[in-house]
This record gives sequence, C-alpha cells and structure tokens, in this order.
Amino acid sequence: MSDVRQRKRIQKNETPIEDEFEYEDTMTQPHAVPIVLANDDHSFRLDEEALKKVLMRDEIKDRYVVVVSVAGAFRHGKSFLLDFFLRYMSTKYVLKQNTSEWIGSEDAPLDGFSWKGGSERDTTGILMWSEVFLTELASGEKVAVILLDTQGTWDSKSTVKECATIFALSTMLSSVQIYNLSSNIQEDDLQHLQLFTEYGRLALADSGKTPFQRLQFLVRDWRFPYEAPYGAVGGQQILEKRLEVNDHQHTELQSLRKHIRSCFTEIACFLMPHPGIKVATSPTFDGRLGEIDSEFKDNLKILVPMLLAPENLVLKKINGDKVKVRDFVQYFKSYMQIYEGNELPEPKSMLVATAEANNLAAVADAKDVYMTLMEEVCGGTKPYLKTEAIENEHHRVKDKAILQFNSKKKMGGEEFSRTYKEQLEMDIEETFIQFKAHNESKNIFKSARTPAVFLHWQLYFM
Ligand SMILES: Nc1nc2c(ncn2[C@@H]2O[C@H](COP(=O)(O)OP(=O)(O)OP(=O)(O)O)[C@@H](O)[C@H]2O)c(=O)[nH]1
Repeated sequence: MSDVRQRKRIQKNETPIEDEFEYEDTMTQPHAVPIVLANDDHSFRLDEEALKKVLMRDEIKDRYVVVVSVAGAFRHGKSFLLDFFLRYMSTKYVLKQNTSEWIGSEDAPLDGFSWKGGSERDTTGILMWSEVFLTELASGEKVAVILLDTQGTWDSKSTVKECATIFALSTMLSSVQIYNLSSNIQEDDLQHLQLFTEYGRLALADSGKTPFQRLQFLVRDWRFPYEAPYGAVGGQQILEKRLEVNDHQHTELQSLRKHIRSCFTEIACFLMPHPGIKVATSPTFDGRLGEIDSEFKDNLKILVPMLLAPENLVLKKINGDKVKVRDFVQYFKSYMQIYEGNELPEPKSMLVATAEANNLAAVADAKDVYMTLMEEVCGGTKPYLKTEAIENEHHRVKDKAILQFNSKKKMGGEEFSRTYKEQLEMDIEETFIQFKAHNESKNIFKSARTPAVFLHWQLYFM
C-alpha cells in the first residue's frame, strides 16, 4: 500500500474497509492536478477552475505562499524526486512527525506525481499537487506550501517556445526553482537558463528589483565526489567555478554569468550521487527504497529537509512583497495571459538565431555589391543611360549580387535561406526603381519638356 494511502487512513483514524477506501481513493486522495495544459498547437492554457479548486479554500487562501518547483531537461528524475518531497511533506506537515524515517519503508513503491522509466517524456504542462501543506513559521506567519512539477525541456515534441514558456512561468511563480541537471553544470545548461530567465524577465514589468528568488541547481548522477563531495558544500564549490567571472573570459561568457546572478536573489547547488543501476535502467523498478543505493538515500535525507523544513522555507515574493495564496492565483492568471497572447517575441533556438544572423549578413553583403556596381554604372554623376541599357546593367549586376549571396556560407540550410534570397531580390528591385528614376532625371530630352527649351539646349550644345 502506498504511503499516501496509508497516511489517509492514519489521519482519519479509520479501520481499513476496502469499499470505503475505494470510494475515498477516487474522490479525495491527493493527486497531481494539471494546471497549465499543453494544447496540440504548442500553446498552453490555464485551467483556472482547477487552480482555484486547489488554492481558494478558506483554510488556505489567506496564507503566505511558498512555491517549490522542479524544472529541467526531460527524463532526469524530476517527478521521482518530487515524490520524495511528498513523503517528507506528509510526515512533517500532515502527520507532524519529526523523524528521519520520512523517507519510507524499504519495500513501498514510490507514488505521487507520475514518474516512469523509458526514453519518452512523461509530464506535460505544469502540475500542482492537490494537497497544499500548511505550517506556521517561527515568525508566526501562517504559510501554505505548494509543489509544482513541470514539463521537461528539450524533448523531441516541444518547440523552444514551449520549453521557454514552462521554464519561465515556473521560475516566475516559484520561490524556489530547482534546476534539475544530469551529471554536471555545463555551459549549455547555463545558456538555456539565460534564455529561459530572459524570457521570464521580458514578461515582467521592470521594477528594478531582482526578478526571481532562489535558484537551486541540482546535479544528478554526480561522478566526481573526489573533486567536490556530494551535497551542498561540493555543490557550492562547483557552482562558484561555473559562475566565476574573470578577465580572461570572453565577454559573452562574462555577461552570461552576470545575467544569471542578476536574475536570482540566491543561488545554490547540490550534488546528488547516482541512485543505482535499478533506478536508472530497470523497467520493473517501482521506486522502492530497497533497490536504491544507500548513498543516494543518505543525500536525499539531507537535500529534502534543506529545501522543505519549516526553517528553510522561502516565502514567495513579488516586487519584494510577500504574496498570499489568493494573490498568487491572480499573478498566475496574468502571467499566463502574457504567454497565451502575442506580447512576447518568439524565443529562438541558438541555431535559428545564428542562421538568421548570418543569412541577414549575406543579404547585406549582396546588397552592397549591387549598390556599388550600379553606382559605377549609373550613379550620381554618371551620364544618362537608355532604358534598355540600364535594364541590362541591372540584370547583370543583380546576377552578381545573387551569386555573392549564394557563395556565402550560411547556416540553416537551403530552405531557410530561400526566404532571405527572395527578400534580397525584392530589395534589389526596389533599389533599381530608384536608380531608374535618378537616371531618368538625367535625361535632358525628357526633362526639357517644351520645344523652346529643346531649342535652347540645341543652340547651347552646337
Ligand atoms: N540516472 C538516474 N535516473 C534517475 C534518477 N532519478 C530517477 N531516475 C530514473 O529516471 C527515469 C525518469 O524519471 P522521471 O521522474 O519520470 O523523470 P522526469 O524528469 O520527471 O521526466 P519527464 O516527466 O519526462 O520530464 C525513471 O526511470 C527513474 O527511475 C537519478 O537521480 N539518476
């Protein structure tokens, strides 16, 4: 029997009657609620009713809110981790037990947020756990803790915009964003973080305050404990190295690091050991502790309270002010509206952005060729050319310009370049109209409209 189920019985002090249980099972058992739903057209929509149903309850809505979210690449154990969070929350905040045994029994399958093995993505959109955990801080503030699971980034079905939207939204909404990574903090992880946080920052009115709160890097399957030990201390060492800014770095790398630091009030890192071969590869593994390496479990026992113990909870703040649950619902709605509408530019993958830049550069070069050669033929002080002659020159020079465009190495492939080539051709035709008009203005026979002027010119030149 799952822990969540067991707890429901302990809580209500009921004798387990199977029929009654089945009824309760479907009606009230805590579960993951899809709040942000993925549409088929790669957009998202908010299920406002579901959100309100979870949050706008009398015992919750006037409390300050703590929002813990897990985000990062797909298939890296985000939901699996969250299910341990749930075990901790149940023991600590519902059963109110102060025990390190929150982690569960050796043979209990792990349930909660849906997780599974295999290579295909599981979670889509944003899910919220239906049970909101309540507690009172040492300061006397009554708080509600919300857990969010998010659609993994970079699966083969999602666009960059989808990945950016989910990551940005969950970063904007959470007080602790856990950035779940595999084996190390790599440069591309930082670049993605920059892209996603910038997308989030764009959606926020610039208040001059640091936009987001705590960023917790979580490196899974850390393989170099002899360099930096598992846990928060080793994590801090790696984080300092990865986010270090120095004069020897390229300015691009410096500004990336400064950007990330400027987005969060607090950044930390934790290094997790590998959970063992069964967790990573067995198709029959059901999450039971007995099959998880003890080093992993030991570190879970440190990580989870480090994030979720009452003394470590981070209250959600927006513009520096603590947020109550009812306001959080409003913010959720208005952030969502920004991403539903067309207010933000489409975030681009690095390849698309680079391909766009070098195709535009090739267009500019080709236009330069056209302008220079046409200036030589019929520019400012050059004599008037007959229509047929200028048209021939235009075709000759245009061919050279197109050749210049074609010969330039460009990223993105032929299909991608085609639109830029078409744009170049249109620009050249428009420029030609101006050259032609200028050329015509030099035609003394046409500009001398009256016979008298014509006669005057004839006399003058004879
Ligand atoms: N190597 C490794 N595998 C893990 C770890 N934690 C969980 N897994 C396994 O990773 C697989 C995916 O777990 P999920 O929790 O569903 O991963 P996810 O990141 O939520 O996946 P999506 O919902 O598709 O984004 C499962 O087979 C887990 O057993 C870990 O720390 N290391």
